[in-house]
Amino acid sequence: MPRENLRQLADELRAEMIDAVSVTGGHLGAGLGVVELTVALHAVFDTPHDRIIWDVGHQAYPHKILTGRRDRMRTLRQKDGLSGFTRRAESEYDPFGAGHSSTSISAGLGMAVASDLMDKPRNVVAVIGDGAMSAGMAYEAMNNAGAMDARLIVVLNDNDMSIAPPTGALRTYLARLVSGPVYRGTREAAKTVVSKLPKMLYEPARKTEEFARSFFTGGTLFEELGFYYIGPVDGHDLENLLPIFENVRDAETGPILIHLVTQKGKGYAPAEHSADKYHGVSKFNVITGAQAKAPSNAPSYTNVFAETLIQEANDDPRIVAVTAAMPTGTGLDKFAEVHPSRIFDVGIAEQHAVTFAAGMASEGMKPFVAIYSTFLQRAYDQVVHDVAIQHLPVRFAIDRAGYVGADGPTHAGNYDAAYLGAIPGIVQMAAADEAELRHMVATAAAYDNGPIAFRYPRGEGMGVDMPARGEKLAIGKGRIVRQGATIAILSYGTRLAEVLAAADKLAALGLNPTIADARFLKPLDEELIAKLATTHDVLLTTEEGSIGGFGSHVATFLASNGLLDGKLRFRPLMIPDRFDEHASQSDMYAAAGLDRAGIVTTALTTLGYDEAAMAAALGKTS
Ligand SMILES: Cc1ncc(C[n+]2csc(CCOP(=O)(O)OP(=O)(O)O)c2C)c(N)n1
Ligand SMILES: CC(=O)[C@@H](O)[C@H](O)COP(=O)(O)O
Ligand SMILES: [Mg+2]
Repeated sequence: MPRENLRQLADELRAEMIDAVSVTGGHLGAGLGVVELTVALHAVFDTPHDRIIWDVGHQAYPHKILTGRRDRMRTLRQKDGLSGFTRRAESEYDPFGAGHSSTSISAGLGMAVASDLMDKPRNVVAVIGDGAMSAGMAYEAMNNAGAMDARLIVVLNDNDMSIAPPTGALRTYLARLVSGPVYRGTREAAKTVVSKLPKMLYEPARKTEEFARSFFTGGTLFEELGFYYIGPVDGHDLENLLPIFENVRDAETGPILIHLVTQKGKGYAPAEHSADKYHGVSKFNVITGAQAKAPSNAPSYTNVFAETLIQEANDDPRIVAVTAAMPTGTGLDKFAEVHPSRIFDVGIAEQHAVTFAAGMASEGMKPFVAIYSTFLQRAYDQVVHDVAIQHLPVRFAIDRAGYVGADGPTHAGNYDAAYLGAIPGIVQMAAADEAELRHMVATAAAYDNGPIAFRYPRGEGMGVDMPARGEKLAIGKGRIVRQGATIAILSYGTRLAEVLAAADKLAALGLNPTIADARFLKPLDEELIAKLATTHDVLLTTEEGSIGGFGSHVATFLASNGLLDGKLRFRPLMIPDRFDEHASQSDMYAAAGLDRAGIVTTALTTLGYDEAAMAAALGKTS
């Protein structure tokens, strides 16, 4: 496409993306900030032979539109629709999947080395944001790339935003670069970057004085890691982007880092003027930018957590809160308003967040690490090695537990019960509703005898009556919610609402199930479980977790204590051992057999009903 048309293409691409996301919701701000970058990359590089890797992948909507998926953009993040991130299975233009941040340089280096070893010359470009650049994994990759002198191009997309404003010394460093002479200078200064590039890149001794002089913009951090540093350059200026990418494309050099300065939300006023730059949006009115608000009949679990932690912190100065770049998502932005000196946003650095909290706990503080289940996966060794072995009282407020819906398999919070449950000495709780969550925050605040974790899902509560303050729960004790006979259903987490609805259905069939809320995975309420097992014919467990979680622990207890040797029929209901594609949370639980219909079916099947008997029985009650 002639260069003069690329500007028009960028304008049309931006408009198309705004229109599509206004219909679907999703990540908007990041994609708006990389429209020109996306156009320039695809104009200069021979994709898909040349690889472009988008870090996190939430900014890849323009990339998707340009690579044959424009007609499907309005299926974004919906059942059977496009993923909200890059997916190998979705397109040959997506060489690597994403969703979690800071993986692009590692993956890109792997592709560059493979390309060399397989004698398949190609360019590999990793596009990584300033937020994602705050994660240790990015430095592990650059450290390795620099030493290998690999043929890798890293584009640092610096918009001075993470989800919230970025934190840490890197932000200050990048800001200094951007306020330096090259970027703040005249266009001539920018042209210097372009005109001298060929010589600099072909100069065998790249540390020549000339290079240092003409490009000494302070990119020292990256240069010392073995990268050519180019920039900072206006990431919306196609006139400069195109020749820079062409020069870099054709240069035979070691790893290169191109520092682009962009604006998150660029080109859409409501996003540009919003504090979060419309990072994640629901459906919205394109004209006004007003986002659709789903009618809420109950507070969100996140807000209940934040409000309760503020209550507890008001009474206990030792309580502090830690987030890994997710202050709004975890509700800690509200905590920060009340206790600004006791909140720590460490950037996208989950490993550091956990061991930082462990350090505070070792000195007598009460740290709450508020973190999505899926992102806690990044810090598993820190939980084992720095917290549990030392038995330090770190509190883990695990948000987005279970299916998260539109973000799909990369963000599923399905595994924390299993991966924490394997670690000795950690108390694990799951809230059945928002009132229980308030009690669990209070329980965690009071518990100083080692690590304690409580999990709760994305979304709104059940609309139950809320206690003014949380009460300390007896550690390791569950509760009977409905006394019956024959069938017992032991629920861990918010499936309890579906279990109670299933109980009503079973009661209409003349069955009178006992329902219990386990509250604790560790320590299990062994007395309660043994009682249910010895006084009922059927015992089911339900949970928002995978194999290895609550049901597996109950099965182990039952089997180890001979409670499966007699007449008891035990069935653990859990998230199936597979990756589930994005859909609505309710659709995903229904497909997993964890909604009321699935629970009823399992109960009747376990009682011996065949399909005909079940249809007859259920037919009578419908
Ligand atoms: C390991 C991990 N932690 C947290 C997140 C949540 N998250 C998604 S995007 C984002 C901010 C990314 O900032 P940046 O890389 O600068 O991209 P931008 O949105 O500014 O384009 C965060 C923290 C994540 N995806 N992965
Ligand atoms: C891209 C990313 O990882 C985050 O933006 C995540 O999608 C936020 O999830 P919630 O919408 O559940 O806060
Ligand atoms: Mg950013």
